[in-house]
Amino acid sequence: MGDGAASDEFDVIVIGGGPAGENAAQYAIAGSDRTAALVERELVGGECSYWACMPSKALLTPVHFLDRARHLRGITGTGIDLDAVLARRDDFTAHHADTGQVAWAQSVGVAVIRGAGALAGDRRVRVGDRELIARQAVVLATGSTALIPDVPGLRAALPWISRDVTNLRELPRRVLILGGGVVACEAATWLSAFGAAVTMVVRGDRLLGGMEPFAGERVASALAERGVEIRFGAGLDAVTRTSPAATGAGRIHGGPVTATVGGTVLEADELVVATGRAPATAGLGLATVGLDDRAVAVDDHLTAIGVAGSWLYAVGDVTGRNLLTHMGKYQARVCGDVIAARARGGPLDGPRYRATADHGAVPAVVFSAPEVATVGRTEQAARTAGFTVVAVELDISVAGSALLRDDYAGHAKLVVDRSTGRLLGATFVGPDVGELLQAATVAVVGEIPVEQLWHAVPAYPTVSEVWLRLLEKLRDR
Ligand SMILES: Cc1cc2nc3c(=O)[nH]c(=O)nc-3n(C[C@H](O)[C@H](O)[C@H](O)COP(=O)(O)OP(=O)(O)OC[C@H]3O[C@@H](n4cnc5c(N)ncnc54)[C@H](O)[C@@H]3O)c2cc1C
Ligand SMILES: NC(=O)c1ccc[n+]([C@@H]2O[C@H](COP(=O)([O-])OP(=O)(O)OC[C@H]3O[C@@H](n4cnc5c(N)ncnc54)[C@H](O)[C@@H]3O)[C@@H](O)[C@H]2O)c1
Repeated sequence: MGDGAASDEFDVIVIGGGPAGENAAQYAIAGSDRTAALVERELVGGECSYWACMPSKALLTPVHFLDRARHLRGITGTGIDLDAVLARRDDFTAHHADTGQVAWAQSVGVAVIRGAGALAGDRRVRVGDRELIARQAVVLATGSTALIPDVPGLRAALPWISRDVTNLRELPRRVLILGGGVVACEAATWLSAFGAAVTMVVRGDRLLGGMEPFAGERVASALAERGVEIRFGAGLDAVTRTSPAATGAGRIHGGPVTATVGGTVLEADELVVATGRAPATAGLGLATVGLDDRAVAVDDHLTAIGVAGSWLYAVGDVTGRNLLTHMGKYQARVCGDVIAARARGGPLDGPRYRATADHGAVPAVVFSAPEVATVGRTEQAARTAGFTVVAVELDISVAGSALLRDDYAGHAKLVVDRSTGRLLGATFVGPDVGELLQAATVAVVGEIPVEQLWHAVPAYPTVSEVWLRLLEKLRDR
């Protein structure tokens, strides 16, 4: 317990110590003598640090490096040492110890309270047999949990979820992945690179639905080249498994799995369910403040809608807004600033008090090979939102990309509002394109007309030169 953790009264109580909760607590009391408690039932740092972003990216980085090395003439002798990769991954997850995160919380004046928190009415939080009182605000930051669809035999088969696949300890020889979203695409990338035979069962007709169609198409063909079999338009009808066993995260959970997929019977050594997330609201006491167990709806001040008195807030995955660490942390910064401003009795009329980027300016990177980097609206989403758009797209073929690797292949697209000339969205697919994204995000958030972007000259020879090619194409339209 940190200093003050024994107290039962705080100015701000945050339930859930993931990236969003940590930032909300820190920002809400920064530079003041207000007090904050962070209530965490598992590990301070949350899903992202131990089970999601960090381990998955630690598994993918060697895959990207190996790919590049294999396609850069002059480099020899490269391969994956799986044990070393897993050991490095474990270093990135601090071997599931949160000592460092707890020390950080205490260093910024936030008391850490262990246990499951639940609302117990207006400004009250129950943790075990303790009842805490929040003088000013309660922030819900409990994140989300993996969804397991209702398929006969599926739960009984103890399938892997994202926590298992990121905390891989035993590599299954044959893996079935249910889903075609971000978790499925990233996991298929590292599992196949490590040598597993992977089959993806995708109910739609493409991967990464919701993004520009070329993104999913390019990732699908790259996965197919790695030997991944993708069954589109396929559903999981039933599952059976020999001797399911709760062997622990990342270990094979029993004997072979038999899955019926659209009338075909497939056998695998493990089944990974990657079918989305549900807000972690079970047991959170939302009914005590008149809310149901769905995602906690918030306004742009991150204040819970439907609860009087502006004392209840929510940030991160539990809001169902944008299930990304950087967006949860962004909401948390806004939320913390709002709490601090309300404590001072100050106005909330500056841009820092509204999470406007949640609408139409969300950046995201899928760390598959190739990577997919997106911000803002797709062409389809922009049209649906009522914009008249002009869109340009082309293959990324510039001096910078040719230098990056011998087989560089990529594609880029800009979506522009025809009436204002402002960038509404951008999508890049290719090696390392995640690093191209911030320029597009700045242009979208800054509402910079593309005429003005013409004067943002990309350095030669970098992959950013693709901006020049895209702008040249826009001038012709
Ligand atoms: C495999 C995978 C990879 C991902 N990779 C990325 C990525 O590369 N980049 C990215 O931006 N996003 C990524 N995400 C999404 C990212 O993990 C989430 O958006 C992020 O973790 C949400 O942060 P959060 O603080 O809202 O919730 P969480 O990180 O889920 O933290 C919530 C915390 O609340 C605690 N908690 C829950 N209920 C209670 C309770 N009642 N009492 C006390 N404590 C409670 C939990 O134990 C947890 O520690 C990934 C997700 C997955 C599944
Ligand atoms: N690099 C990153 O930033 C990163 C990486 C991983 C996850 N995440 C975040 O985590 C969240 C969860 O990722 P995810 O991949 O689990 O969700 P997702 O929403 O991206 O994909 C879910 C997939 O499962 C399919 N599906 C849903 N229900 C199904 C059912 N009943 N049967 C068959 N298929 C079904 C969907 O069609 C879709 O293909 C995402 O919102 C994502 O933003 C981010």
